[in-house]
Amino acid sequence: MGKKKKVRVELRKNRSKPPRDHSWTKGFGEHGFEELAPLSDERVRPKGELSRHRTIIQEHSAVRSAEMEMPTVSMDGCLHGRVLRVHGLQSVVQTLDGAIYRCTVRRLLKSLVTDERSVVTCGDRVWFRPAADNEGMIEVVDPRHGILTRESRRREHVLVANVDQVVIVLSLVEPDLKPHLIDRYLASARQGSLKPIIVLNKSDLAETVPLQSLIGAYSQLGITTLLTSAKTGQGIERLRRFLANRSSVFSGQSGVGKSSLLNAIQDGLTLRVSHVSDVNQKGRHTTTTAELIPLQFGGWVVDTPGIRQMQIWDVRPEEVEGFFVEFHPLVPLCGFPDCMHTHEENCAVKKAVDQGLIGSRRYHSYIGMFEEAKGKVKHA
Ligand SMILES: Nc1nc2c(ncn2[C@@H]2O[C@H](COP(=O)(O)OP(=O)(O)OP(=O)(O)O)[C@@H](O)[C@H]2O)c(=O)[nH]1
Ligand SMILES: [Zn+2]
Repeated sequence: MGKKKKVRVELRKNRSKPPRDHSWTKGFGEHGFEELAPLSDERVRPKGELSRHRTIIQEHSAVRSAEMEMPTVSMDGCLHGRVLRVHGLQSVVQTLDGAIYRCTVRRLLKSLVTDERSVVTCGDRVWFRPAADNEGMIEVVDPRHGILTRESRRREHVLVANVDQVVIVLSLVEPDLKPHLIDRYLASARQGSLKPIIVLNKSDLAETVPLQSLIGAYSQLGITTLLTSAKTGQGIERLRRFLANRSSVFSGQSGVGKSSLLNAIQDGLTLRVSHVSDVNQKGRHTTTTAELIPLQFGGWVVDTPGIRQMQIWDVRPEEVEGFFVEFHPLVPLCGFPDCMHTHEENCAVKKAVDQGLIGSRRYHSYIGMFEEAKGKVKHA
């Protein structure tokens, strides 16, 4: 009897909700979040959409050219470059050979993108038509990958594009290490398709032996975890190696040592950062201007006070399991197809926690994030 009842409940549940798509629940690769398929959520900007600029402008201009005898966008004579920062209507673009151009954006390109604020953003790779006095006109924005976004007036504002990784900085003390924060940062990294690197700073101020299990747990998930001290230089050389030839953004609570680490990595970097803040203050207070800063040993770091904290975490409860990679192989084995791994019987995830196969600290992080997401849905 009991069994029959259960089956019926299950069927009803199945009818009311579409079956869950587990196809994106791919494992971590050697480098952590290697397989970063976009979440099946329309609020997470699908990757395809990022490449629309280029296609749209060319298709659109072809249509317009037929109707209005406008020429199609020709890339002849255009240069390729990377947007270092955007100030109002001007983008500062650097070409491969290091030349700097101040560019405006072609009007047609602007009119085709609904969120005009993100038509060109820091980190974009663009094709622009150079003019006299190192000025230029941006014609095409290349498809974007790894992005950092912020919600602004219910619209997604892309703060930085084409970053590969986020360096999640925590300190062992002052402020104290909060392990549950790591899992939130990791979730945000995954949302933005960024590879995470965990940096535990101020190793000179605390005993590090007790941290080995924490470091081991994240290493097992394929996430690089470094112990550093901006003061003694411990771990700085390793951090440099992870930053080399990649675009990285530093993230973490105030006071954990992000600026100090950046300064230890490369002399003069912090000076540059504070200079950028000065410019911002003179400009618009409301705009958070991110800047791409070249590293002497190759690669870039992005820094701006506005994006040092990871973006507001906004997910539906059923998406939270996706951030816990060690759950992925078990989720299809749960008794109910829409098991939330909280109170349900025959939950493969909970069983794995009982057997010590999944760390209970991670499981509690999951529950915390799940409950928070549920609370948000209720209050929405
Ligand atoms: N002992 C020790 N102190 C450090 C270390 N790293 C940073 N500090 C100190 O921690 C304080 C905060 O460092 P910052 O580099 O300003 O921290 P931040 O993360 O950039 O802070 P915000 O700019 O507020 O986001 C400073 O007094 C630093 O001297 C470290 O590895 N060891
Ligand atoms: Zn379950």
